[in-house]
Amino acid sequence: MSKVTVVGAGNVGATCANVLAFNEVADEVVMLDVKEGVSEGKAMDMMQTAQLLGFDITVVGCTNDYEKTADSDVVVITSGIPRKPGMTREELIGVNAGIVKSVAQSILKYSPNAIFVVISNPMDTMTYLSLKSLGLPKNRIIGMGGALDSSRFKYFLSQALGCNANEVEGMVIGGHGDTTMIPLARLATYKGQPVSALLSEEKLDEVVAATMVGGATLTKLLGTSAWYAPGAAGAYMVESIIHNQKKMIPCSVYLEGEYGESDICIGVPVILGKNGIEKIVELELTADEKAKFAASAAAVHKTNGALKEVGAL
Ligand SMILES: NC(=O)c1ccc[n+]([C@@H]2O[C@H](COP(=O)([O-])OP(=O)(O)OC[C@H]3O[C@@H](n4cnc5c(N)ncnc54)[C@H](O)[C@@H]3O)[C@@H](O)[C@H]2O)c1
Ligand SMILES: O=C(O)C[C@H](O)C(=O)O
Repeated sequence: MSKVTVVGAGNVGATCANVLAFNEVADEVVMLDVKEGVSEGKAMDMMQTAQLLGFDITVVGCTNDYEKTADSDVVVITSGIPRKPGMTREELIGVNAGIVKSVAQSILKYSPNAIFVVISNPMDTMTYLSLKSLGLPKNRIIGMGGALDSSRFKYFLSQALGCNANEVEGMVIGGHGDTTMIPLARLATYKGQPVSALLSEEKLDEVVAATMVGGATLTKLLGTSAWYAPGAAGAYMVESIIHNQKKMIPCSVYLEGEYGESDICIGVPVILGKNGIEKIVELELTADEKAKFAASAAAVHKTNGALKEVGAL
């Protein structure tokens, strides 16, 4: 029996639960929210698609009842407020730090062995806060950003190349922020061919820029932040953990010297399997990429510093 809990049954959490159910990733998916009845209603709605979509797992909803989350293998944290157009993710720290910390602590009481996937923003800092406040080994606290940003990168590359996004490879590392993420254009390929040989430098720069502000662009269009790809990206990570797929996915993880950084959670490629982070993969970066990574890490450190100011650490 495998069990996954998703905390926060809003746009991202409900989408994540829905993808987990549709793909039958776990035997049971629990959604928990503070809003009375919302998780229960969404769970019932999803269960009424089971016959139509042909899945055979159980989705349960509950209002703040942590007992129902007991013995989860993986817990996805999406609780918190999303940004509005014109805001940065970092501006959410004051509200979201308190929510994420209390949710993570309540979850741990009932699921002492769970692996945590943190989605709430500012995600790198919320991942760091979860790690520091729970005191768990670093392989069990994983932030979702790179899976989404890399999928957006592949989407924009496929648009520029006029090809199928499934045939493009590419990865985004660094912080999950409008100015901190680093799409690794040098390593991106289309069917094994470097995209740098297929697109002009100018076009490639445009793709990189569009990827970096991908979340802000959608927030402007939607009036709140995106959810389909974020929810699917969370489910993609959970699947690699629950099914021990050992996929290489850029995730926000605690570094202790890797990439020249310490005491920080930031996006780097990792192997995700049944133990959570099975391995941190150290890419050979160019001097320019190293400089961008160092600048990204400095910005994330600065946001982490605000955790003290808001009384979360
Ligand atoms: N890391 C990423 O790539 C990524 C992508 C998209 C969104 N996000 C972030 O995810 C978060 C959720 O976004 P959303 O669009 O789903 O927002 P939303 O408002 O649709 O949903 C958030 C839900 O959290 C619930 N909630 C609030 N406090 C809670 C608590 N203490 N316990 C349980 N539930 C609680 C709310 O009731 C709400 O239903 C935001 O912080 C957003 O910025 C991150
Ligand atoms: O853009 C946001 O604020 C939400 C999320 O981080 C995203 O990238 O979609």
